[in-house]
Amino acid sequence: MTDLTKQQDFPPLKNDRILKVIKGEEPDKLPIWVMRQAGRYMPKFREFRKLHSFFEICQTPELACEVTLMPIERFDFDAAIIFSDILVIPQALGLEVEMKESVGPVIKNPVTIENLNDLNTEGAADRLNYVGEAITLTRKRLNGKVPLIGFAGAPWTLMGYMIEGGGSKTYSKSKKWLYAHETEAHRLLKILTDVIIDYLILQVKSGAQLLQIFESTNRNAEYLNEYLFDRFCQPYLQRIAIEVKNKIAELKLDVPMILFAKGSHYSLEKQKSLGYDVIGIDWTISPKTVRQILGDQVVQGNLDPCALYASPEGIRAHVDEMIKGFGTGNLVVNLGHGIYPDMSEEAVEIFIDAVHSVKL
Ligand SMILES: Cc1c2[nH]c(c1CCC(=O)O)Cc1[nH]c(c(CCC(=O)O)c1C)Cc1[nH]c(c(CCC(=O)O)c1C)Cc1[nH]c(c(C)c1CCC(=O)O)C2
Repeated sequence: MTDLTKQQDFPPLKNDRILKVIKGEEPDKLPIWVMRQAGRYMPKFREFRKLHSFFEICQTPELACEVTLMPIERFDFDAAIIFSDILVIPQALGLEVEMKESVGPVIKNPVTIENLNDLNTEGAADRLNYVGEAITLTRKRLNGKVPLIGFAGAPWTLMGYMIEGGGSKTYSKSKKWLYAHETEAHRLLKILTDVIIDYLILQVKSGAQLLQIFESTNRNAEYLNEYLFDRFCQPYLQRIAIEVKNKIAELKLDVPMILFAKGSHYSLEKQKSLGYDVIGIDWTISPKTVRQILGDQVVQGNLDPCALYASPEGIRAHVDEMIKGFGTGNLVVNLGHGIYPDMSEEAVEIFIDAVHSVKL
């Protein structure tokens, strides 16, 4: 498909605040974007969803582009994130995923020990070309306004959904593999890692200017622990960082990588050693503690998504408190997880203004 000439054809970037922070340079203002920024808290998105199903939007570059641009046109965000879902990889491997209203994703044919060999691994990343097309189109339409983030789910997170058949309260089915079927667990994690690497490179070649890896099945620390993280997350996350970065270097591009491993405070120090440029932080750890562990590592986060329910003065106070803890250097501001669907657009405006008003 695409080659690196695509990256050179795009309009020059006007807002490079995030990329500056990652390079260790000082931006004019603190950069901010929000996970799930193109989503149901926007009335315009809700109207759009009445006309199109979730995966129809993901699979139609023109529609995915339109939704990606919605929050960029409405708010003063410093990055766009391509509209898609982490579950497009399981789809490309042959699983049937449906997005059910007020339930979330449901997989009709979850992976079992018995059907593991049936996964359609051959050419899986090629079946995600439509995401590459959406990225190229969006990068053109953005016209250099802000950088475009591409993303993928991490191997363990995808494995969790693929075995559970959707979200889960305990993740006990997928964790069973980690204790009772270790060989098969590693086989599935390797299959996923191979596809994720190819898929991220496809996104880079198509025009993604940053990449984020979502390791968020362990959204509560209780799902995994250090023992399981070391065996079933760390090696695969590390391989992704190394191989994708090597390829990016070969392409003579500079595309930083963000790791967001939600609920994994116990592994923050290890995360720092995996080769990612930015470590995403959820809201359950204080910025001051993060700095004690990670020093001047570039971090992203970590306002509690619920802090946006506070009054305008409250939101500003929480932002100030967070930034006091992190310091103004080496910081990309975000929420500590995705924004909630019932959030008001006014709260988002105040959040952004509070961050952009910080004196550097
Ligand atoms: C676990 C996970 C998924 N998807 C994703 C994750 C990792 C981050 C996290 O932990 O939240 C990542 C994701 N999902 C979506 C994006 C788009 C980009 C963005 O704006 O951040 C991204 C980056 C769109 C989406 N993905 C989903 C929506 C809402 C569904 C809709 O519009 O009907 C959006 C905008 C649905 C989705 N998709 C997924 C779930 C569990 C749900 C249901 C929960 C919910 O409804 O909010 C799987």
